[in-house]
Amino acid sequence: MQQERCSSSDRPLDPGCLQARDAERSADRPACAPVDFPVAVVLPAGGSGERVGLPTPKQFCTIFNRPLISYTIQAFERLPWIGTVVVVVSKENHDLMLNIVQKFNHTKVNVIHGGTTRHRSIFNGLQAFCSTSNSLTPKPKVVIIHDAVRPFVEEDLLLKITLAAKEQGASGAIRPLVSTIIATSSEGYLDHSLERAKYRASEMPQGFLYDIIFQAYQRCSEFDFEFGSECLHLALQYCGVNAKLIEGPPTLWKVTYKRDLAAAEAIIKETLSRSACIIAGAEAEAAELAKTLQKNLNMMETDVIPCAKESNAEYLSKTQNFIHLSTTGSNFLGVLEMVKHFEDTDHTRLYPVVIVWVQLNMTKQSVDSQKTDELAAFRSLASEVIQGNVLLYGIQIEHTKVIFSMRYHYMCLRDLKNFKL
Ligand SMILES: Nc1ccn([C@@H]2O[C@H](COP(=O)(O)OP(=O)(O)OP(=O)(O)O)[C@@H](O)[C@H]2O)c(=O)n1
Ligand SMILES: O=P(O)(O)OC[C@@H](O)[C@@H](O)[C@@H](O)CO
Repeated sequence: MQQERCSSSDRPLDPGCLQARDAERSADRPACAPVDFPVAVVLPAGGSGERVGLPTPKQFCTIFNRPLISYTIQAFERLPWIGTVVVVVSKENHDLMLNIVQKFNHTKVNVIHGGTTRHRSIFNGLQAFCSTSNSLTPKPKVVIIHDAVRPFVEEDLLLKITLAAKEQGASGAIRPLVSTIIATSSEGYLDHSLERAKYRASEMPQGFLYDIIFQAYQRCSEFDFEFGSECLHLALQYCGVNAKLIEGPPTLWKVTYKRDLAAAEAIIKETLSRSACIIAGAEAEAAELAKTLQKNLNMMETDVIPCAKESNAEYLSKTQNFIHLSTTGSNFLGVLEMVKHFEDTDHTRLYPVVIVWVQLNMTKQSVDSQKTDELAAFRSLASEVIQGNVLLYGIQIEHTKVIFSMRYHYMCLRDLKNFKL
């Protein structure tokens, strides 16, 4: 079977950073100005997330077994021009954060303690670059400040924010207002409303020349620390620097309420399900089924890449979803080879891998009892690989009709009952 090249648009876009799409855009537009100066990040994550109403602070709530903050960190870590990411957490969450850093191999992260308010946490984060004793966090030219609970941030916007901060001293992402802003009287009546078209919602990321925002925090009042919520205001008020405002995409929103966690999960799931790789052996039946699958899956707007060899590392790195087709008599050695590849390449560290093994039984006889031991072996493999974040499903296709082999399907599903993929 002719292998088709994987284009970057086939690649599952890592949630929080539409990197591949940006790469494609930048491929056909003049290369954006290089970031030839040090850039660091401060992620305030020291809050308790009361408005979500869960015992776990929202930044540590998991989506597909991975804390929300890990998606945000990765959206920055994956960019080569980003240096240190200072994550600011409360003292009681320090060890939890260190475990997340270790489990998800966040190599650029430096964890420090936050304060009682967001501004205090951000200032603590900025001070991490000053302590001469800590060479791990050299002082940057530009610092990006971004709420840890805003996991969807694209490289395109980060570049614009960073370059604008370098030129203007400060920059911030904005979004159109959805509701009109009104002022209330002390008796709780309408005092006046603002002309919505003249106003924008201030979002994150925001960028600053490090010296500007550090100086602003050194000069700001206790009232700012206690009740303020806008870093751009501090730069203007205390350093006379007027931030450049840059409109960002709708995905910039902050996870604030429980519904926002569900929305974030839906976006991550949709992004992860956007592509799949079909691996069909040389048999004609398998190749035929691959073609049918490709036609149908494409109708679901899923990019499908037919591959000839399950050991083709180039394809195995391009998606998280695999359909492995094999005919009667063949065992699932090919699946074992894929699982070993994923273990060796740490491919499941950040996102689960889904493998659907489809066995075509082309003989006229239905599956005989000897298959029972194969089913048992498959089931124990499914139970084993789930520990490594690989979700294994099996489907049997008998002769001319496609039926789910409930035993395969049931056994795998039973072992994967905790997953929502
Ligand atoms: N003392 C604080 C308070 C908030 N934050 C962080 O600032 C970001 C935006 O704040 P917000 O959405 O208000 O988070 P919480 O304060 O946790 O939410 P809530 O007000 O519902 O408790 C979050 O990443 C939060 O962890 C922080 O670092 N330190
Ligand atoms: O006020 P909260 O702590 O909920 O969230 C902080 C937001 O206000 C802030 O992220 C943006 O408005 C940009 O400053």
